[in-house]
Amino acid sequence: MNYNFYGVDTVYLAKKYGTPLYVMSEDYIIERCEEIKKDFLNKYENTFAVYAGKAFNTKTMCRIIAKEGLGLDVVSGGELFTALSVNFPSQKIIFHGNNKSLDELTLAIDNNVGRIVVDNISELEQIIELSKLKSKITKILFRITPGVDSHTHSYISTGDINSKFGISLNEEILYKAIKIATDSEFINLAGFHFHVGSQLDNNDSHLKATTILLNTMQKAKNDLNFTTKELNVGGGFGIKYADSNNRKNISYFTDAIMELIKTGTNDKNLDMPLVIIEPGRWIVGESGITIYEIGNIKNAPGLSTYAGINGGMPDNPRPALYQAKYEALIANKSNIEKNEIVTIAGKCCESGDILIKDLEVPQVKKGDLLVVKSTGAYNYSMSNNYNKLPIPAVVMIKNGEDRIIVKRQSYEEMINREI
Ligand SMILES: Cc1ncc(COP(=O)(O)O)c(C=O)c1O
Ligand SMILES: N[C@@H](CCCC[NH3+])C(=O)O
Repeated sequence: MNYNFYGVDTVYLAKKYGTPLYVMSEDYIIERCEEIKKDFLNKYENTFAVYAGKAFNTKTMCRIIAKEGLGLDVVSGGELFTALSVNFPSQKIIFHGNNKSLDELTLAIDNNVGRIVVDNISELEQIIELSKLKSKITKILFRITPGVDSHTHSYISTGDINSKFGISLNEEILYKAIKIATDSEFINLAGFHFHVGSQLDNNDSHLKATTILLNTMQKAKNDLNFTTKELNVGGGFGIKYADSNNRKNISYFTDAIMELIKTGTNDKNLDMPLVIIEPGRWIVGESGITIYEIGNIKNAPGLSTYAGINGGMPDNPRPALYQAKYEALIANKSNIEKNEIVTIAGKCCESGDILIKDLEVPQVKKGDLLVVKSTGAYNYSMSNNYNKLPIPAVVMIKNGEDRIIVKRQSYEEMINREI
């Protein structure tokens, strides 16, 4: 029996579009957006949810998010340009990044993005200058380094005290930033943002960081008479991979955060701010699979059996970068007993290009199709042309129907920028 993904036979998809192939379910993405609306946006007043596009940002994805009514987090001119190209409502865009260029800030301000998250004082000064030049008032949030460790891979932990992201909680630095912003007639400092890390399966670090920010809000009010109107608690909510628990409902994170902010602001006599969340992976991660074809198989007595696939670290750098663990199966043998252990090897000239170590499979042979699960986030968006492998196509499934949303890159497209 063939493996069926959201009503579509994956073997049929592989034949129709070729492999490697990213396949995503729009039904799944919409389900997550609806869950956010029901259990966060409609449940609590004065809330806003943005999808963190770094997980998967394409024109189609921007259209889906716009249709669902969520906002969008972008982190570069390229992501912003993609959103603007499909008329994503710019007021619902939040622009992040620790080193935005002048061109990127100009693009954002010219297009009236809703909020720019300011990462440091030198960026603040640049935004003031630009806003003055354009005679515009720019709404900003300060990204704060809350000094909280999160239980995730160090490369995707972002809230610790020595992080490259954000303005330090050191009073001298933060107060200086607040004063510069509030003194400027071209800036509307709405509040604060933190993002503690990614692929978190519990709410500990969000709650710790929220508690820290509530104290900051109180001190800023007492010492500088600054009222925090917005608090953006970031994203980072985890999903199911081979080595992690099942994805938790959004309310597991948001109910606890909202409760803490409500009681905290009440106890401290602060106004309840607009609360913003920014999930990326949680919305798209499990919506995606990748289909590969198995090629050569290397066997040696007493040693690993390697099954080579026609992709690898260029289409999914996560195992090599973060030792990420994926679940996978053989699409054309999905109901056959598993009696073999193979290691799935990518095709790059790197010993580290191993997608999955010791995967239990039915007996595999050349031409079988491998489906790797939970590849919707940070796969296509992190793909590259290492070893000059073309970037795979992306197919979207909705109501059992498949359509191409990103064409497969050709060799010509890969080299046509080269002189
Ligand atoms: C500022 C910010 N917001 C949101 C996200 C989204 O993260 P995730 O995909 O883990 O939800 C990230 C990335 O970790 C981020 O840096
Ligand atoms: N690229 C990382 C997530 C980065 C999150 C952005 N701050 C991953 O694949 O897990």
